Amino acid sequence: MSHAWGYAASNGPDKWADSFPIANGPRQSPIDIVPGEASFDSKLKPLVLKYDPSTCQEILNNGHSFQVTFVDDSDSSTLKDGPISGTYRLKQFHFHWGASDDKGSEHTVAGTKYPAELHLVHWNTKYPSFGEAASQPDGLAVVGVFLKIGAENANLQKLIDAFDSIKTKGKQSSFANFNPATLLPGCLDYWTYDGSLTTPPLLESVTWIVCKEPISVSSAQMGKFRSLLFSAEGESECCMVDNYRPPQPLKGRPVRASFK
Ligand SMILES: CCc1cc2c(cc1OS(N)(=O)=O)CC[C@@H]1[C@@H]2CC[C@]2(C)[C@@H](O)CC[C@@H]12
Ligand SMILES: [Zn+2]
Repeated sequence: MSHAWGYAASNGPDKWADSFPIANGPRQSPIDIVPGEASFDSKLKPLVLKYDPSTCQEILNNGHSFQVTFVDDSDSSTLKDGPISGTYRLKQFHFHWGASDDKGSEHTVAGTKYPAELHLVHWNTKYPSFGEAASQPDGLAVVGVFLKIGAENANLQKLIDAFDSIKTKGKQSSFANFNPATLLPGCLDYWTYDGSLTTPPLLESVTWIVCKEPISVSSAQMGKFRSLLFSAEGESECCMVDNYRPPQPLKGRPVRASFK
């Protein structure tokens, strides 16, 4: 790819295979989740998420999304049980969203797109670091949460209130004492399957854990997401919208459900 990857026609998902051939690999993400084809697995445990707000560090615009990063030098904020074994540490969370409320999620449910999707990213502490874990087949576990248009979400508003300081690519600001647990739905029923990063380098190192129940976001709040920019300060402005990869072929992978 002659220029950096992105989401435009010239460098978007249909072009990623040019520089990242794994884009056509056997365990790519996201996927369309078809509830009737998922198999209930009674051996799947409930998710155990333990988040310490004091590990929240900063919020930044990385040019593809905005992300909130956490101090991950101890087991203060972790994911355990569910479909995984061992302890995975929270590293960051970020979102994907559309240019309008009718699209934006990466995973879809029986073809239904949500306006946005939250990814809570955790790495397996059997490996020495996040970067090392990201190259291992059991290295990462991402909890996906759908956003559905409804009531204003006061917890998302805390993120939105920081957007003025991270409008353009590369901007970051300190962001303290945010509890990511406030972004989880009340019910933690989930689907799980083996997949990949949904952006280049598309590494096939992610155990995906997608929550069945969405959280709410207001249409006005989604409008604020769309006020962020892909572009850096001084560049011609390009609104940060449609930063989602469409569903990829399942290629025979099982999708399991933690619920009947
Ligand atoms: C799973 C969340 C995640 C991690 C990473 C990316 C993208 C990610 O979002 S997603 N949507 O969950 O797949 C793209 C950059 C990747 C990073 C994992 C770690 C790296 C591969 C670094 O080693 C170098 C580039 C990094
Ligand atoms: Zn993501």
